Amino acid sequence: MRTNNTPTIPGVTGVILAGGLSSRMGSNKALLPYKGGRFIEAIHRQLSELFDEVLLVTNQPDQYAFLGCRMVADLHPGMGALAGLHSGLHHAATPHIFAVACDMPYLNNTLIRRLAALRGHNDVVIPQGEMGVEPLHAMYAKECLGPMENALQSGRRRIISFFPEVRVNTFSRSVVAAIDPDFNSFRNINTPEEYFDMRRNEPHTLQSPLALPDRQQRSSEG
Ligand SMILES: Nc1nc2c(ncn2[C@@H]2O[C@H](COP(=O)(O)OP(=O)(O)OP(=O)(O)O)[C@@H](O)[C@H]2O)c(=O)[nH]1
Repeated sequence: MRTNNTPTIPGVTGVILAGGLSSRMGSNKALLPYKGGRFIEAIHRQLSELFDEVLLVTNQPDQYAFLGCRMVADLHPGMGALAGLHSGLHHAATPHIFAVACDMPYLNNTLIRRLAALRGHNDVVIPQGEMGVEPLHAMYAKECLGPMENALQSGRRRIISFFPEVRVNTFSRSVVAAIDPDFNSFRNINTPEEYFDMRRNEPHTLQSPLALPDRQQRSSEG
């Protein structure tokens, strides 16, 4: 549900990828407690402030029913995040999507709006972080569907593998740094150590009571 009156970004669907295995975390990282709910709830809430529709790409919809958003499955199961992006783009009702991972709790609305402003003449608008480009925090146009499909059909799983076939606008590191100086937007939580570090450094984000999705969830957590 939206909590402010700032206009949404027209023609763009927010897409959250939640089809990974969370093997490094050892349990579904999208459901980790955060800000009185779950990681994925915080991400969903933030994208809902920016886009009229938020789409979840998952192969386990029963785990996310509490979010109340549209869910779609991978069209190329087992092919990783590129398959998640492809399915989100395929199912979106808008010409563009803005895609993020399910483990990035520090999204920055200003940065996302600045990326979206460049979508007009580009098929991909992607920011550069400290480690290079960030394909799981980027805008994609429907024009990417064919090249993504080709990549998946030929067994290429790296997201950037289709970039040579489309128009890519890279948002430079220095421009990103002016908006998000610590590059927190791209910080994700992959391991129990990273999660407990986060809890140690930000106890306030975990103080409010957990909004558990359902009874089954509660009993499975002991
Ligand atoms: N829809 C979909 N999303 C995926 C798939 N593989 C990874 N993702 C998502 O892509 C994002 C980044 O993936 P990773 O950080 O590697 O997540 P993961 O695969 O769950 O974690 P590890 O098993 O520890 O590598 C996360 O939001 C994942 O949920 C997939 O096959 N389909």
